[in-house]
Amino acid sequence: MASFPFLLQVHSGHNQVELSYNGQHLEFDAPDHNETKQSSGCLPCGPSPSSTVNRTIRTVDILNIVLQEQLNIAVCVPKAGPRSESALEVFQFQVKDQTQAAQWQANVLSHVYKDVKRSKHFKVLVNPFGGQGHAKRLWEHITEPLIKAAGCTYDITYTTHRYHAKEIARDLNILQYDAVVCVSGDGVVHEVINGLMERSDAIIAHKLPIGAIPGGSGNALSFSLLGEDHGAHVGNATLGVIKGRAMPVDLCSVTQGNERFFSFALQSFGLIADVDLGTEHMRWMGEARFTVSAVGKLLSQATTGCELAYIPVETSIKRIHEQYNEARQRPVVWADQTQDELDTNHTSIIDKFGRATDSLRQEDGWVVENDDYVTVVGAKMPWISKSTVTNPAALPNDGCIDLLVFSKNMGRIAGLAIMIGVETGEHVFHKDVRYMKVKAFRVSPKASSGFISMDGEHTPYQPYQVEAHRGLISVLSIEGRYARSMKQ
Ligand SMILES: Nc1ncnc2c1ncn2[C@@H]1O[C@H](COP(=O)(O)OP(=O)(O)OP(=O)(O)O)[C@@H](O)[C@H]1O
Repeated sequence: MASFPFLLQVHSGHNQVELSYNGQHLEFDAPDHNETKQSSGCLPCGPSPSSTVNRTIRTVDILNIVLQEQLNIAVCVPKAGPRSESALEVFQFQVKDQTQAAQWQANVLSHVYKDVKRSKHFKVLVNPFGGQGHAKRLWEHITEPLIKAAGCTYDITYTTHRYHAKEIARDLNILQYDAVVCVSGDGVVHEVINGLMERSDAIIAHKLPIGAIPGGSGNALSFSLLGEDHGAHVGNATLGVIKGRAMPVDLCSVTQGNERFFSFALQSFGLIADVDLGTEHMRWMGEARFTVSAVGKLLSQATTGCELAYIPVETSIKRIHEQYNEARQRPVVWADQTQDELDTNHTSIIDKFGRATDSLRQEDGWVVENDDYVTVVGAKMPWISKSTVTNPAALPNDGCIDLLVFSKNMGRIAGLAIMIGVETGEHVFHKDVRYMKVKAFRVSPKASSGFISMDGEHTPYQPYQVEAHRGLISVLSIEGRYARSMKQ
């Protein structure tokens, strides 16, 4: 292997340009097209601008280098600021020596994709009705061009009805694909996971990574991967799918009556479920529907009664915060470097703590309470939507569920302070909030009707029990961890 920097002399119009790749960045001087009002890249012909600008492109942003008659370098250009989108830019150069150029291309690409599979093949699912109905446009204008430019291929299906994504995942020829990419909200991801887990070959199928492109209202997975500023950025999310590796993520099994299904993000009861599911008529508002509804509910001091049982792992928020910081210091472990419980000794997933219909076994260490609550939220993801960091200490694969409990006695002022805290995750330090790491929990509602939400999906209003299973699914991620959701 040649040593850094990898250098190549090329031309852009009449200008000689040196391409220099040092393992971290690709650098070159590009004609300043602002001067000639040309839109993008180094165009091969036309009047060359007299001045140049230095372009420095991070390794992660290089999608592909194609050598035909010219050298085309496709880049996902990050845009500054929370509002702007990353976008595709292709730089074109004329090469003097095809052999040298081919060697340079091979050297750079083998480094750019040294840990990540190149030219992935995706099953893409687009929910045209997710969120405010923009998923199709986002796919066509942002994701598809980036995926094509990166040399990836795909089969696409636009979902036509509820459970369509689940049906597809159940029947998918999984060996054909490197990942299922959902251009949707969390509901479609939930369906895909449940479809994969229902298969007779779930022991293999559960390993198929999921890619998340934010096309829904909440987009918990995308915000948790990319953080507050970038969670809604379709370009960044697409880069994560192209350049991401499979990060192991715990999966929760949920039992309810005779049913058993899986939840990857959150299980909510009380206010958060009401806000999620009781605001369908406000869908036109986008994410604002959650805030508007939550403020109304807090002001009316609505509570919901249930028996809440949980098996605690850690109940001190101070200790949980310390453990969160410790976990972030540890090196990332990818799915192909670790074993999950299906790999080791099982052919099926066994719920160690029983089902929602079983009596609680004392030896499991259950703590049981009976009360009225504002909300009870179990989660494996820190964000549930933009500016809503309900469970900020949630980690992808610590084997625990983060349980958030708002007590009934918080007044309106405390309620609003907590609500403001939820925007950044600071609410967990409020005295009226309890936050725990648990192995399992059970909610048995007292009323006969209300909302229970599993990953944003409507679930019967009956007792449910949730248990975490370590690293059972995987999600494409560049960082290999969720975005930082708690301050140090
Ligand atoms: N063509 C369709 N018509 C009606 N419903 C659909 C269609 N395609 C998918 N669905 C259903 O839409 C529901 C919500 O989808 P999705 O999660 O993509 O969006 P969202 O609810 O707006 O976002 P989020 O879950 O992040 O809040 C899912 O239950 C899915 O089954």
